[in-house]
Amino acid sequence: MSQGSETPVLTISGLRRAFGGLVAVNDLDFTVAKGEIMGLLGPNGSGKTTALNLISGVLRPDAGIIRLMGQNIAGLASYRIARLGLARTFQLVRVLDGMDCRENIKAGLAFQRPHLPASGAELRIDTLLDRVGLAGHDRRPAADLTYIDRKRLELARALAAKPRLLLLDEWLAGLNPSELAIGIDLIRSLRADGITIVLVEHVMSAVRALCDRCIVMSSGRKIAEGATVDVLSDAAVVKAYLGGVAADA
Ligand SMILES: Nc1ncnc2c1ncn2[C@@H]1O[C@H](COP(=O)(O)OP(=O)(O)OP(=O)(O)O)[C@@H](O)[C@H]1O
Repeated sequence: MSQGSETPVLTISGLRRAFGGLVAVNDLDFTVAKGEIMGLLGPNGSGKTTALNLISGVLRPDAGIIRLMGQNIAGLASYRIARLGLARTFQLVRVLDGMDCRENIKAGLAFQRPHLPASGAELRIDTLLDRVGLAGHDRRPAADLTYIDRKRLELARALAAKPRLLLLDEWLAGLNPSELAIGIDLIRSLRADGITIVLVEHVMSAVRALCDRCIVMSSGRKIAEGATVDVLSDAAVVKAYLGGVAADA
């Protein structure tokens, strides 16, 4: 999927963030090319979510460069990063419970530039609801949705901003096998639409099915990087990430 000399969608270099004495992300480097799906893997507490929080502006880095389409966004406020074309979902799903599905997606549209006229916005909300499998649920309060539908809504809201880079934090966790298959197809279709994706994921079948390349973190550091099939069979990865158990969960 790499596009040769084209500017990477995301370039991370020397990224660092500590919490007191704990270095959660330590000198992290990687790039993501346009159209790639990159897996960010590692055991619990290895720094994956912190890395996503740094990239999306939820946290400020202590050091390092984060380039989005060539522009350094390290330390920018998250709403500014969103306007530059980055959207994300959260490990603990964040939807606006007091609003219905339509209103939730409308909130995401606020980050799109230029703004859509009202009629265009309503049409786009319908398209997004359909895209994530929530057609017909537009007036349902977010608080009444099932777990998977809350995830779908959060994704629709992220897509509303027409992101060029989408960060998914365990979006496929907790799905049953048929929901997982639908989720994998949906993520693939986003890539087909030209969205570059970084996903933090523990569901290995999904990582295998989706990711062109993977980075593996352990204790804040990158311990492996490469094609998914190579990374998942790397002895250091199997030891650090899976405690010596074969990576076929
Ligand atoms: N706000 C915070 N304050 C203090 N420590 C934090 C904070 N956020 C994360 N940490 C610590 O930083 C380390 C990395 O956490 P992080 O959530 O990034 O790991 P992770 O790889 O995403 O884990 P998981 O797979 O369990 O989500 C952990 O030791 C965690 O306890």
